[in-house]
Amino acid sequence: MPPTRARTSGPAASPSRVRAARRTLSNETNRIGARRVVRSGPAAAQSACVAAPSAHMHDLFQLEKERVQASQTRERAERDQRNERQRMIDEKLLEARRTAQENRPTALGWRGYNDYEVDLLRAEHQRETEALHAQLHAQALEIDALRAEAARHAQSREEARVSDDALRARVSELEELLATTDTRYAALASEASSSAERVRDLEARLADAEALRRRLHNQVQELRGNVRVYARVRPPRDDGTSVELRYPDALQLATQLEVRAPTESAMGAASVKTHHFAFDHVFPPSATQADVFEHVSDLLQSVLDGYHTTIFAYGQTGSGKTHTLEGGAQVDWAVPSTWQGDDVGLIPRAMHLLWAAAQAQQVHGWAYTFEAQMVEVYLDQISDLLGDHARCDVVHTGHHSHVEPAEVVPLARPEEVYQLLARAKKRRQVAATKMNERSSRSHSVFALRVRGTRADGQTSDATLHLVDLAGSERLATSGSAADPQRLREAQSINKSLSSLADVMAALATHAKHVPYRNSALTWLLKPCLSQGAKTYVPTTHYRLMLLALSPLQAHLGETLCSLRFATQVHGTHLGPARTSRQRPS
Ligand SMILES: Nc1ncnc2c1ncn2[C@@H]1O[C@H](COP(=O)(O)OP(=O)(O)OP(=O)(O)O)[C@@H](O)[C@H]1O
Repeated sequence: MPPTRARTSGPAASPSRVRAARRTLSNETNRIGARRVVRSGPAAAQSACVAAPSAHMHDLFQLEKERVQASQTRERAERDQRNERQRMIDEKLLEARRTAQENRPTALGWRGYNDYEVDLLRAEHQRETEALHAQLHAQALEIDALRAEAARHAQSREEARVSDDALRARVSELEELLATTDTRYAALASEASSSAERVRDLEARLADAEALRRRLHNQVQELRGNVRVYARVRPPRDDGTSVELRYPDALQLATQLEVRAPTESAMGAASVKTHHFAFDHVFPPSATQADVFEHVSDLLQSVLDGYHTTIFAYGQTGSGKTHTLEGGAQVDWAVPSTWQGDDVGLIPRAMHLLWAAAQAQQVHGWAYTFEAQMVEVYLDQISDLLGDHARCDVVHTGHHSHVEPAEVVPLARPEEVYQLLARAKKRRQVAATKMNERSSRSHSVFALRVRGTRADGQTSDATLHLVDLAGSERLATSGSAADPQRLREAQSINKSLSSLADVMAALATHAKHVPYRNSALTWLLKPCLSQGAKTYVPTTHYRLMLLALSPLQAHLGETLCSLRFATQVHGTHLGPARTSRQRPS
């Protein structure tokens, strides 16, 4: 029995161990039996099955022994294989070392090359790294800039919001204001409509008043006589004794002048005779340029109203005609700084006055243009003082006279008249005489044509003539007789002045024939002198003679002649004044 055998075959074993040994044994038996059958065939197998138990055990040991041996053999073979593999690996290792030893120089070369490559790669890597850093830095900056921009935008948005709020507030304020304004506007509109009514009424009254003013102005001029005479005595100079001149009504009307002149009776007795003269105004030597202008300015206003106005300066050489008309010794038209002084005469003052009056008339709807001509009459020949035309002719058209082809200069500003005076002065024939070293040897005529138009179709067209007559003189005292040229000049001047006197006399006596053609001067001044002649449309002509007088004893004879001529002129009545203003038909 297997359990007994187990107990007897060795030290006492645990039941579990016995069961395991039996199983092992059974398995081994089956295995060995199977081998034997395979090795010995069916007969051997049969005998094995029937073998005794001891033999069997022996076989088992034998089998076990074989098995162990086989296993050892197997392990040995495996060990050998391993050793063989180890040996082969060692050989290969040896071989590889040998090869590596042989290839060492090449490897070293490769290593150098590789190091070089590595360096290149490192450098490139470095560059790339730096480029990336730079890019990174740039992007960082860009980000910063964008952030700043975003911050700015945010701030602007905030500001815009604030300003938007303010604007909204302002809009609502304005809306309120608009509403108030609308209400006020409605009130004002109704007020305006009643005001417009009042304005129309006032305008009508103003127009009536303006017409009345003109009518009255004209009547005043009429009452004063349409050939007015102002006498002006210039201050005495150091170079001679003065005649005794008296001004009896100087503090009242200032119209009288008395000349106390020594005389001899038929019996040879010396005495002093007082000559009395009366004119529209007498200016003593103390009178200034402004005083004279003040008395002339009302006539000048008439030019804008369409009244032709002529101012003659008459008197002997050196008596102050040019001084009164253009200006005194302080004034030099080539030097602008002298243009504004007190010494400035009538022509520039008249230009400024008319200009200002024309501006003032704009409220009545008038617009005026100014153009000037300046000519001289020298040796009975008319020549241009503003251009190069030495020989000019007078052309009478309607109630105007033109000198052709003398230059006509439009004036855009009153100051432009200074340049004209400077131009004219250069051209004037000036020669030295004993009496006045600046004595002018020709008559000069400054003509300012003033044309006005009004929106309603009214027009006005009048000319202001300012005539500086050459000085009358006695041939014996002036020294002209010794010089043929001077003699011709003096004769021509005296002839033209006596022609002027003849024309005045003919007009005063209403003579049928008025000798205008006797001299170029009277022919030129015909429209200024004549009144109501059949060949003319009668228009207003205001004439003023400025009689310049020298107070010197040496000039007494000339002074008395001039005073008598002026008296004759003063008595001349040339008929009523009429305006050239035309109303639209
Ligand atoms: N009222 C005055 N006050 C001061 N000086 C005057 C006055 N009148 C004339 N004179 C001076 O007398 C001089 C002669 O005057 P002006 O040249 O005006 O005379 P005139 O009459 O024009 O002479 P002519 O006929 O020869 O041209 C000038 O030096 C001028 O300045």
